[in-house]
Amino acid sequence: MKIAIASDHAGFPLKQEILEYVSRLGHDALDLGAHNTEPSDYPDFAAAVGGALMASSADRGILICGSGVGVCVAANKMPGIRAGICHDTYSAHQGVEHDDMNVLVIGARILGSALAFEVTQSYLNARFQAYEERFVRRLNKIKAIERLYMPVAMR
Ligand SMILES: O=C(CO)[C@H](O)[C@H](O)[C@H](O)COP(=O)(O)O
Repeated sequence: MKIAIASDHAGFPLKQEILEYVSRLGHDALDLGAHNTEPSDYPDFAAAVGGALMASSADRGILICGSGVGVCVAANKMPGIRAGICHDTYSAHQGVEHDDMNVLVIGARILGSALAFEVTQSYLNARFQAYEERFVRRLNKIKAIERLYMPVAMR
C-alpha cells in the first residue's frame, strides 16, 4: 500500500524510524514532513496526510505528534478522514477492522519505537470487515454525520 506519513517536530525522530519500518514491510512510504526538529505546527502535517488520502495519492496515513491528540483532532476535521490514536496493538487493528480507520495516530512522547512498530504493523495488516453488516451500518452513520455538516456543494 501507499502510506502517507507525517509528524510535527515532536514526532520527527519517531517518524523517521516509522518511515524506514513501513518501507521494510514492503509498503510505499511517502514522507510528508516535518523534515527536522525545528518547532512546527501539527495542523499543517495533519492537512498534508488528509489531503493525500482525499486526493487518492495514498491508501492510508500515519500521523505523529507529541501526544497524538493535536494531529488526531486536526485530521478528523477533513471529510473522509477517520483518524484514531492507538497506543496498543488491539486498537490499531480493531480500529481498521470495525471502523475503517484510515489514519493511525501515535504520540511520540508516549510510545517507544519498539511498541510503535508493533502498533504500526497491526494497523497495516488489518482490513475493514465489510462483510459484517453492523460495521458497514455504523460507518454509514459516520458518513451521514459528515454529510450533514458538509457544504452542500461537497455532498
Ligand atoms: O502533542 C501535541 C498535543 O497534542 C502537539 O501536537 C504537539 O506535538 C505539541 O504541542 C508540541 O509541543 P511543544 O512544546 O511545542 O514542543
